[in-house]
Amino acid sequence: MIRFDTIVDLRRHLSTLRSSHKIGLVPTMGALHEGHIRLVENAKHENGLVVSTIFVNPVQFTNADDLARYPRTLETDTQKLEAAGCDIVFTPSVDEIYPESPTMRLNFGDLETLMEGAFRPGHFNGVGIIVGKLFNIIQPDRAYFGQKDLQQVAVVRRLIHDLSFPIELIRCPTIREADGLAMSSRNRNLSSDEREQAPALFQALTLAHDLLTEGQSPAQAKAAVTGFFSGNPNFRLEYVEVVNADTMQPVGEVLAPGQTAICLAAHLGRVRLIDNLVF
Ligand SMILES: Nc1ncnc2c1ncn2[C@@H]1O[C@H](COP(=O)(O)OP(=O)(O)OP(=O)(O)O)[C@@H](O)[C@H]1O
Ligand SMILES: CC(C)(CO)[C@@H](O)C(=O)[O-]
Ligand code: BAL
Repeated sequence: MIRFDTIVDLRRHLSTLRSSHKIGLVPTMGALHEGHIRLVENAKHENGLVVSTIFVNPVQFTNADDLARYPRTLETDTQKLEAAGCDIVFTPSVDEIYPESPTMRLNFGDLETLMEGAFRPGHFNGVGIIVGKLFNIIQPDRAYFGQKDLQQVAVVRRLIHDLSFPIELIRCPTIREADGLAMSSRNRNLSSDEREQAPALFQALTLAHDLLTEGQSPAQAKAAVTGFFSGNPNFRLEYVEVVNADTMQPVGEVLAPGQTAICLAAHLGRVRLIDNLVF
């Protein structure tokens, strides 16, 4: 595996390989876990060359404390990527990516006013800027994103469509711990007590899923999730929504198989966790 820190060196290297290799891109913010590794493995399976990026993107953080506490484990990350078969890792500094603070504003329409868009205003502008930059720098054939950040997948789909990037977007399944907790870099910030309680997010999603498949309405399923967390003072539920899994628009009934998503976000102590089920 080769590591690059500068855009110019990465571009030069890729220019010699582009004509003979399909390029799969796996963007990350590091603190890698099995969820990231599966993205790399999927990319390896489908492309001649896998490029992973590790960059904690300041412009997508809407909370200074969250950015300061974001886990950084660069050395073990690069070892894990190498073991997973990644060919190239791009680890730029903030100055390399943003010699000046970006002033442009991307607007993803309805996606900005729902769920993550509503509770992290400006977050998707920051995601759009960095993902657009990475698409321009690396020019991958395929880009791999996790279902855990389902609304981010919808944002990237819009970015690809609106800016005509010739890139295939691949959504990869959420990888979970044995107790159901979705793997996430932020799980490292949970205390051991909080870690024991954290599978409640998956339990709440499972409860909603079961109610919906028994014929209850999205409103009833959402009320059940709200009730589930109101009995537990350790959690602060931010939202629970039943939406179209592609558009993220709230739905009044269950859609065709694979089209409905239950999404939620909750604070557990100082850590904010998100999760979803698509069915
Ligand atoms: N459990 C998971 N299963 C599959 N993909 C995942 C999982 N967790 C993260 N990803 C994906 O990995 C990519 C990089 O995500 P990121 O580096 O932000 O990690 P993360 O674990 O989501 O961290 P955090 O949620 O704490 O920011 C994204 O496409 C994300 O959706
Ligand atoms: C896609 C991404 C790497 C952009 O910073 C980030 O939002 C993430 O890790 O999901
Ligand atoms: N995993 C999505 C990136 C973020 O939470 O900022």
